[in-house]
Amino acid sequence: MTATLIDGVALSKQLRTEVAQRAAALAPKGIKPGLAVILVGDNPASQVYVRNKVKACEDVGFHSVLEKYEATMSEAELLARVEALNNDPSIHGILVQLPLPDHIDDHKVIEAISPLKDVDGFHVASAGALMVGEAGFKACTPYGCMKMLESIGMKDLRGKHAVVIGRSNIVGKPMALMLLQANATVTVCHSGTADLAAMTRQADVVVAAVGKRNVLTADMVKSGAVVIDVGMNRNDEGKLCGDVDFDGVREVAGWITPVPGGVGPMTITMLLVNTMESAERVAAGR
Ligand SMILES: Nc1nc(=O)c2c([nH]1)NC[C@@H]1CN(c3ccc(C(=O)N[C@@H](CCC(=O)O)C(=O)O)cc3)C=[N+]21
Repeated sequence: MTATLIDGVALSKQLRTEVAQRAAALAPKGIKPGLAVILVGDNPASQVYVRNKVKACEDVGFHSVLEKYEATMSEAELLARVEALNNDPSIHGILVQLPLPDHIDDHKVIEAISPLKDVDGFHVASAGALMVGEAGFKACTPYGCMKMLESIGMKDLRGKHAVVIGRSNIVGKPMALMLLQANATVTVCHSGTADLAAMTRQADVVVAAVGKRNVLTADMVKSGAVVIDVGMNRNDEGKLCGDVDFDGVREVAGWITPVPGGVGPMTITMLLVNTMESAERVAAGR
């Protein structure tokens, strides 16, 4: 068996077309969805991601602002910028690119973002809303993974066992909660799991979100399972690769997401979707 690819670029294209239509529909009301991205320091990977996000905004007709600051910027200055954007009516979403320089407390900065503009879904209020099943911004990467499942007819996961590898606040934990909300039976595995392969072999859906190559190999996957690869690593040749041994696992799985071209583009797409929803809320006077 060879797995079918879940194409994050193609699905993104479809979803971004819908976002562009929704943005155009707000134009007569004089509202243009606006995203502000703050980048502190000169991490080369961050520069690329941030440029991609700004480009994605332009493509769907959003207003976007990129604020770049020196790595020496103080925490107080950054907090002041966040506060200014919280009060800027042309901005519906604020993203502070992580990681931040060591002298700045990420947590403090994220909590300073208004939950009404927290399009990353990282604020405790957003995380708490997900926890209790209330409305709030969903973290973009796991939200994108859910859209990928939906695209292959797996919106409802009743009777399915989903295994998440990784327990980060930005992917693993919100992923587990979204899968649970979709009625899956969920297992969360991590560095303290005794027998990872025994867990993943039972899975109908596996989400690998560790940040390490070859965390999931063919012998760990049930025939026909759906495999979602959130990893972003570089191999020995410097090529982008995920957490999954793609060539091996694709011979066993039913569906698999590639890296690049899978979860990455979907993350940016869901950032646009969240910003769109934020602008629609303002337009509706909610
Ligand atoms: N506040 C915050 N929010 C984030 O969402 C956030 C962040 N900080 N810091 C960094 C990570 C990383 N991230 C990516 C998004 C898309 C791709 C993406 O589109 N990747 C392409 C390939 C890009 C390439 O070729 O390098 C792909 O997978 O096909 C990658 C990485 C968002 N992040």
